[in-house]
Amino acid sequence: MVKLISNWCMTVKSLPQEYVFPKDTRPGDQVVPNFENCPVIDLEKAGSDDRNDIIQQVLQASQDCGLFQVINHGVSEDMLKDAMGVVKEFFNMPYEDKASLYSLDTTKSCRLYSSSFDYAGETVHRWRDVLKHTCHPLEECVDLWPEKPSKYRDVMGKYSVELRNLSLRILEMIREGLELNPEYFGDELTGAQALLLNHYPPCPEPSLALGISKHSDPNILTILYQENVGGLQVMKDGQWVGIKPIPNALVVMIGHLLKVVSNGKLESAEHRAVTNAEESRYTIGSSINPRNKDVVIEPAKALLEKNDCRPLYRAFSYKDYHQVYKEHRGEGEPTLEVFKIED
Ligand SMILES: O=C(O)CCC(=O)C(=O)O
Ligand SMILES: [Fe+2]
Repeated sequence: MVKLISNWCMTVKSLPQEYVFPKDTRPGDQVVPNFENCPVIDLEKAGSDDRNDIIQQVLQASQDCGLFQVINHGVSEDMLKDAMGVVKEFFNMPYEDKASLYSLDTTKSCRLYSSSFDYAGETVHRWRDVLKHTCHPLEECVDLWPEKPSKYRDVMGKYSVELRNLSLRILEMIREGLELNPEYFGDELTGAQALLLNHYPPCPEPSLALGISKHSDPNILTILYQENVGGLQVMKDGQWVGIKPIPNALVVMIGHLLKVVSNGKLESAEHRAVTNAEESRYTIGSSINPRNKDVVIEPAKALLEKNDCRPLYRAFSYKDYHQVYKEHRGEGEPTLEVFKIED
């Protein structure tokens, strides 16, 4: 099948074989319940006398679920609407207007592709098209972004700056809660950011397909906007549960690297995205990453000393992590197992 799913999906009535997941990993026909107790944290109070309470909520949610939703987070409704509008406009342009961005070269800092980062190597394709690009520092990346729609650079530039600020605010709460030194989440660990725009076109057989298979995010922190079409599911107590969209809320996910920094105190949610037959689903992910590949990721020493505990993970470079992540094709926990210190 050629390039983007959206180029051909309307012409097929059944799911092409290359998109059919094995029985044990496909969603199947079972109805997945919503995650009723998914923590929803009101960030409005984070600047008041209740700050400590909010910090505890963030830590507790990160510990229990590795994921939570935030409301009153400071990103305006208009900003969310504008960003989602421009993302939909982008994916709905004729292919010729997007063709120059299409690439299988994973080293490109702005590229449009389909499925996962490893289309050629994967055994099953995922039902999604993606535009991924770096976005910080903005002036170093923006010239590589799509020129069409004409508002793209302006709107997504503002969106990425706001999402970066929000990510750093949340990381600051985590830092305070874990009692790490004030510089801990400095440029080394958080100096890079990428936007991932996901498009999941209507799928002829959603029970056999996945938009994204089970994984944990290979980063420090992700903030995802999923508007009003559900599809994100998280593994909770051995079961898949759905993250029901809340108007204007954002989903925060703890990445693998933050799990290691916290010496396993914070969880990194294993999640996936399912598709549906009726309508396209669009999501916007903002990912906070270390600035360079040589940075050392390890359990924070201050945390180990304070709690008088041994490190659960050995120190590794971000580069080594990426290598292992690729070898495991993005699978969730097996990636981190490689860096675990045995008892
Ligand atoms: O679109 C979604 O619901 C999930 C996206 C995601 O997990 C990712 O891009 O890493
Ligand atoms: Fe993810």
